[in-house]
Amino acid sequence: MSALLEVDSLSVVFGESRAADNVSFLLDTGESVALVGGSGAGKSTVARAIAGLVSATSGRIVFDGVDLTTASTRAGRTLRRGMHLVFQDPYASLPPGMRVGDIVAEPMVIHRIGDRASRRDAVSNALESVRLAPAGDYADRYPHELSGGQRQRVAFARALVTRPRLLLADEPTSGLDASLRIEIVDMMSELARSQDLAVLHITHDLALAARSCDTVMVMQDGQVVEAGASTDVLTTPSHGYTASLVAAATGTR
Ligand SMILES: Nc1ncnc2c1ncn2[C@@H]1O[C@H](COP(=O)(O)OP(=O)(O)OP(=O)(O)O)[C@@H](O)[C@H]1O
Repeated sequence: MSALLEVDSLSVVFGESRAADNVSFLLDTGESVALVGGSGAGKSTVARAIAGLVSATSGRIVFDGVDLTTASTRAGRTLRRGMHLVFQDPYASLPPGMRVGDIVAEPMVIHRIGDRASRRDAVSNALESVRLAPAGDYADRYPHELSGGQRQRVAFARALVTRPRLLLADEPTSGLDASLRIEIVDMMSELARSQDLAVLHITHDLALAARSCDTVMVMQDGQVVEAGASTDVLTTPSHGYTASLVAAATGTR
């Protein structure tokens, strides 16, 4: 059987810059893959191309058996309802004037999914799946009444409410302190298993990536320079750039 997501020789060129250069990987349901690298490596560009926010210059992005780079706009939009992007900044991504329950329900409203009662149930389930429980304690609050970690959990609940099959999480833990970062990535790997989700986790932090994901891909200058099982990449990096990330992550530099 083919993988849920197949990225095959994806390149994204902006003017003179090859932001993503011949990137290939597979991601299946229940799996978490991390895309790790420094600033400007091209990580967000890969996620944005999958989400349809930037166009692929060449290559294929096959989701659920359909190549999104050649599908019609309408078919692409429908298929992309099966994926959701969580951005890095929970302060900026949650509308401050809306209550948590309405924020989480919004994707269902936008896509005209369900009626009032089924949306309320879906919001409760989504909040409880990210351990904001009981949901009734959180649904009526405003974002400023929550901690940073709770706000990021709301962003995940919002992403999960339409039951996507693929979660693209772009630096979801930046701005959070170390213990909260660990809490959020542990929650992501748990969600991947319990909700039958495929997760692409984008991060600068190799140690965090290895903790949360089965597979790690290291990007530099638009290219994947190393990919493998997280423990192998951490213990026996084969590329010099990965070795420098490992040294930074383990404090051995
Ligand atoms: N819309 C755009 N137009 C022009 N250049 C862009 C655009 N988006 C990204 N780039 C360039 O593509 C390269 C890769 O950027 P990208 O944001 O994908 O990197 P990143 O690895 O996610 O970095 P960061 O960790 O800092 O977010 C950078 O040189 C960036 O300036």
